[in-house]
Amino acid sequence: MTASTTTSIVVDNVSKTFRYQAHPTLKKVLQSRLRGQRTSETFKALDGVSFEVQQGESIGLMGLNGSGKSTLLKLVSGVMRPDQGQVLTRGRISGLIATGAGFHNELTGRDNIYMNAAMLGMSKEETDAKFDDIAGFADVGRFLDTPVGNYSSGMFARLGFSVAVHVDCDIFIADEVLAVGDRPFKRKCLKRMKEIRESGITMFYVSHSAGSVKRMCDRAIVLEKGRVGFDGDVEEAIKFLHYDGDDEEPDGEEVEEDERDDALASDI
Ligand SMILES: Nc1ncnc2c1ncn2[C@@H]1O[C@H](COP(=O)(O)OP(=O)(O)OP(=O)(O)O)[C@@H](O)[C@H]1O
Repeated sequence: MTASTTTSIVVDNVSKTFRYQAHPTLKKVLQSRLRGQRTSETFKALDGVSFEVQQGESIGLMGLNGSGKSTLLKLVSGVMRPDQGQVLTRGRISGLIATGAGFHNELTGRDNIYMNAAMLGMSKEETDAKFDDIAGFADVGRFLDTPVGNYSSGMFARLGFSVAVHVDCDIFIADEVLAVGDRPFKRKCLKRMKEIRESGITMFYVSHSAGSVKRMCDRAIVLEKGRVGFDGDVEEAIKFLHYDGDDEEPDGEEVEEDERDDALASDI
């Protein structure tokens, strides 16, 4: 692969294998060991994945549950290494990989903002300067000085997302940001992500919502059992996934959720 000066992310023939314990109990593990049998099995979560992203592109990462999306984001963000292949990124990466990742339950929201910002590469001075904006965006009110162990899952997400969107970055990664958070906060997140996209930052966005990927992204990559099943036009990706027809939806609830996201996305 040849990376030019405008290349933001290179994923070159990347694979990631996880190891599972084959037996549920220690007794069975020991019995298998004594018999010389295998006590663990392996599972390939990513298998020979390759693609390039140019600076400023907004990529929707789609695929069924367990297809490898979060694993791929972890490799791109550097929190995990591939077993095979390489991942190259240009510039500072920010984003929300998993809600509450890197948060310390016993520390207050205020302290966690500083801790999380530092993990994303922000200096104390930078965080001081942006603190009011971060706290304002998270809008957790008087809970700011409460240990985050007492937060609801939505409040956790607000704090993490708020820090992530205030980091000056070149690549922004968002995994299921709309899964938690109430409607006003989702709207605020989508609006902020639209600003991030328009400012020329590369965006990597995982979502099951066809509506928000359509509005947020100019290209989509679909993972299928750890491999790239489709890479290209968003509408085509949605057709590839059969997310385009109501009659394909498994039940009414899912359609409603998608329609809500569509309505939210069209609000911004
Ligand atoms: N740390 C881990 N150890 C073992 N297996 C893992 C680990 N992380 C992920 N997996 C497995 O790898 C596969 C891909 O998981 P991943 O979370 O990347 O999928 P996903 O596409 O993000 O799914 P979802 O849409 O449900 O969030 C799954 O079968 C999962 O069980």
